[in-house]
Amino acid sequence: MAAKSDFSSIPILDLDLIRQGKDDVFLSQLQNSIFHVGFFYVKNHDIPQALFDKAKQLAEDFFDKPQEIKDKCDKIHSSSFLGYSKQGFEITKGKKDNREQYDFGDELNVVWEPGMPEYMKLYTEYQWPSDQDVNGFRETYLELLQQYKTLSLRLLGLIARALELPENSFEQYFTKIHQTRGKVIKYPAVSELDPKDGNQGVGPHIDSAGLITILYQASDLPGLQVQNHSGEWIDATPIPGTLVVNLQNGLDTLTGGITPATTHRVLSPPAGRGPRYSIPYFEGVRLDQPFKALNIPKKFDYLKNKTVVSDSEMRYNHLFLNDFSTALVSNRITSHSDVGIKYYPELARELGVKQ
Ligand SMILES: O=C(O)CCC(=O)C(=O)O
Ligand SMILES: [Fe+2]
Repeated sequence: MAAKSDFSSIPILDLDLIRQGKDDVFLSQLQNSIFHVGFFYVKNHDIPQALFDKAKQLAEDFFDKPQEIKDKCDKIHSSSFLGYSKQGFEITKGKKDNREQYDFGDELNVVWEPGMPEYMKLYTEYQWPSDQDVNGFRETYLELLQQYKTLSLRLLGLIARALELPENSFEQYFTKIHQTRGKVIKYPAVSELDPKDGNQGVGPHIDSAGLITILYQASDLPGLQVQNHSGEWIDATPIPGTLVVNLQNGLDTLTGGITPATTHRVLSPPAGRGPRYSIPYFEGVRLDQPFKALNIPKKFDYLKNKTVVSDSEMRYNHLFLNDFSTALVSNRITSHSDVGIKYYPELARELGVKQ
């Protein structure tokens, strides 16, 4: 049974309310979403639908290419954990995820040398599909990354206001060099899978790269589910014209649990309706210094220490404030062991990661 205050649907927030000067209405809906759900849909977000349509078309073109073309931009060619990963090469909660994906991020093109911090390896060059293979892929996805970033900063400003903090409160977490990332994912229908692989598109997890995630569900298919605080799975059905926003572990930690990061998963799409595509964006944070928690008004303290049932793996909460860069790299190594073992051998060994 769901607790009385528990959620059974995901709120829909309309950024037009801000445009109309109804900030109070928007902010109170946002408070409800971030205090009690950790997920919300946002509409009138200003990212052109045509850009998403183009990105989806390019995703279909790319994933349909022969394996050797996709392998040219495999993650294994870079220490950044950016690039292509084959189906079954990502592990969540000890099980294979049945999805194929391409991860992209701000191109910082750091040349890593011994003596530099380990996390700087995340900022090295990575491979894109060439324009000969998929014309316009890199340009389109970098444009989308910029659009997502603008929206993300706007939403973080509103989240700060919902916490009764100055609008620019989050800037301290990303003024220096940092990297925002996105990925484009293809989830094959369950009928395409080996029955022994089950129906895990991506296993139960909490996003842990930074502050918030913004997600475009590019197919009209079910699959994304959000775990409420009593442990029930709630469908996040695609709604045309909206994006899904969820809070990451970093935000949860910075607010001392006032804004909990919510567990979610994707089930493989049902047979007969084709694959599901999605394009999430992850707001990253600077990794060069420990984080200071936000100084949130005492009146919100009653929202701390919520009891939340979660099927996700351990959260790295204590590490977010103290040693987030190691937590982040460790998380990547356990998710993508081949890259981890190749570029981070010592840490991979310490973590007991096996190929
Ligand atoms: O594909 C989706 O809808 C969600 C993906 C997701 O949760 C993730 O990659 O962190
Ligand atoms: Fe996620």
